[in-house]
Amino acid sequence: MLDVQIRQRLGAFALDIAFAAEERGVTALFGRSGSGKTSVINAIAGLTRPDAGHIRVGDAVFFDSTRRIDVPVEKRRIGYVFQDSRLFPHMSVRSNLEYGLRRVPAADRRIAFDPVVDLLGLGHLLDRRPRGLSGGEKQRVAFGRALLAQPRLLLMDEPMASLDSARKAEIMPYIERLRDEMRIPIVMVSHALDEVVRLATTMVLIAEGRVRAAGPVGTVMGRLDLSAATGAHEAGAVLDLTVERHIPADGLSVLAFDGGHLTVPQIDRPPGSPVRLHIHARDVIVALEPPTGVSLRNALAARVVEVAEAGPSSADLRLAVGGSFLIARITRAAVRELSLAPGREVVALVKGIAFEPDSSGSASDPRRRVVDV
Ligand SMILES: Nc1ncnc2c1ncn2[C@@H]1O[C@H](COP(=O)(O)OP(=O)(O)OP(=O)(O)O)[C@@H](O)[C@H]1O
Repeated sequence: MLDVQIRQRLGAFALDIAFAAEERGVTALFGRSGSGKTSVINAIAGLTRPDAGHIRVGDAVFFDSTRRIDVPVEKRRIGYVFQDSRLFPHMSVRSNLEYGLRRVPAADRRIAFDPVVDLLGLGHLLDRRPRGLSGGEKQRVAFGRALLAQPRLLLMDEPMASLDSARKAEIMPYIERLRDEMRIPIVMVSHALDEVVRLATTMVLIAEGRVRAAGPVGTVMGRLDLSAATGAHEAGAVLDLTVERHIPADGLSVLAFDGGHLTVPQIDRPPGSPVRLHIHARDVIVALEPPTGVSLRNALAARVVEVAEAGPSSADLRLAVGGSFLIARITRAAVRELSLAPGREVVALVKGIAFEPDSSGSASDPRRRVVDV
């Protein structure tokens, strides 16, 4: 378990943070600029010292004010990747990577050079100098250098903020591989919702130095009261599904989750693979009966759980679909006319599904595309 509970005064700013997250996967600290995200990871890294609280990763206690424990930075064994890669310019990629490795006694090296080079696709870059590398390549080297220092925990502060959308699409699959193939907890700071939706296991929403919500991404994103904090125009739920089968003749794939099935344009992943979809509230409508004679393919049995105002004429519905949630943004007039209230059984119709380019990198357009299915 990653267990962080800290209070810290930074000039006029008060940080008062508490969250716990699974060690497995990526914990994303998400929030507006100035909300306190970097201050939290600086405290985890040991770069600053909280006034009170504790910071634990599994069995390791980095900080505990009541027990007077404050492990110095270099003893915490934390890898830190910054927005700019901060490579040594006079050293080759190989030497930059070896720098991480050399700082750890041979007996303590669990993560070896070659697998990291393979994982991050760095083989053809080893003899180059950082100056000639693209932003995405530099970041991959920075991930490698951090990993080879055998960290107990990897911290990433906006690792994609200096990359354009094409470079960002290129590097996300590598972060996914890091997440899925290395057993190292990752804490990532981000203010980009698409990154969080794509990469995070646990989402910690921070506002004004405090945690507004923390939990699995689908749970946090499915809460109506947080849509303003996550960016109202992007309100929408996150579903975790599995590829069930492909229908090549129609160019479609069928995805399954605990609330039923969704049909989407064919995706390039084998049956059984996990897929996460961000389904925007404005792409979901509701009907009282299963519709006939419409082109929409995705209709799911749902129950209204919550109704909340979303604007002068609009409302958000939180819909339970199996054990998952969808959000639908509809007009307040429709809420009234269809008597939509908690408990009401409805059919959720998904008009479009926002895809991030898949991890095979096969999507030609690196930006999110919405497809009608
Ligand atoms: N040492 C310090 N002294 C005074 N104020 C500080 C100090 N460190 C941070 N702050 C203030 O604390 C607030 C939170 O800063 P922090 O960098 O943690 O936010 P952030 O969420 O990471 O923002 P961004 O996304 O812009 O990097 C800011 O208002 C910042 O000015």
